[in-house]
Amino acid sequence: MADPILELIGVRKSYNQGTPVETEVLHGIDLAMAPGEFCALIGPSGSGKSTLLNIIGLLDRPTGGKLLIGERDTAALDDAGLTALRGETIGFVFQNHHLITAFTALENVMMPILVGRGFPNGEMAQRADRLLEQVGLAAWRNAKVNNLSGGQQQRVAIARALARQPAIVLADEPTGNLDTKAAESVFELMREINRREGTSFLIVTHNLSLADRCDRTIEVVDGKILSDRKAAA
Ligand SMILES: Nc1ncnc2c1ncn2[C@@H]1O[C@H](COP(=O)(O)OP(=O)(O)OP(=O)(O)O)[C@@H](O)[C@H]1O
Repeated sequence: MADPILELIGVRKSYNQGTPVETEVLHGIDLAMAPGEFCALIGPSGSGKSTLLNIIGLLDRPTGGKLLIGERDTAALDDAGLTALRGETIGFVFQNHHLITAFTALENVMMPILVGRGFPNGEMAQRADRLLEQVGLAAWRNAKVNNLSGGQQQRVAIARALARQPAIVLADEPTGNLDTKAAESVFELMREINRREGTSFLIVTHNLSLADRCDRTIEVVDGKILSDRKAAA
């Protein structure tokens, strides 16, 4: 494998650590992802997929084991360091898009660019416009997000996730609330971005036919990786 973009070594997660009712939900996860991989994360409800995604996304810390992003051991970082690393390397897409519905599509996509301060002022709107074009929503740039369809809202969320050129996009059931046609088109959009830009994706899904079309399918059951299969080339 090329140098991994992320690596988990024996990652564990307990809730209420140190209390009489401590529950461990991840029991030692070993996982590495290479640049450009397009992976599905599947498993029954409650198996630990979202917990794992939150740890990889630096939204939550493991209670055991190691998480490396690139070659950096994230345990050495304080909260500000984690926030900075998250902003530079990771984009998120959630089932319920988490967009600011009173803002326009363009404003939503510009948000992480503004927070990141990585682009000169004049280039921010240009970059956001380019991203909206990429997701097929150029004509909707000034539309308020709550006037868009569910599929269009997920496209805005994908554009927003890409705003700071992340190495990886973590998507938690991005097609879960969409009808079959919109789900297909959102999935194809992520695939296309992966192929064109080389952005890695890790997609939590209950849709096994979509998972079958990923390069790799990681199955989590009861807080452990039960199987990790690559698609035939
Ligand atoms: N903040 C928390 N405190 C205590 N337990 C939690 C917390 N978050 C999750 N859990 C527990 O951890 C386990 C794994 O939950 P998680 O949401 O990661 O599963 P999942 O595979 O994503 O499920 P789903 O497919 O339903 O979204 C569950 O038993 C859940 O109740």
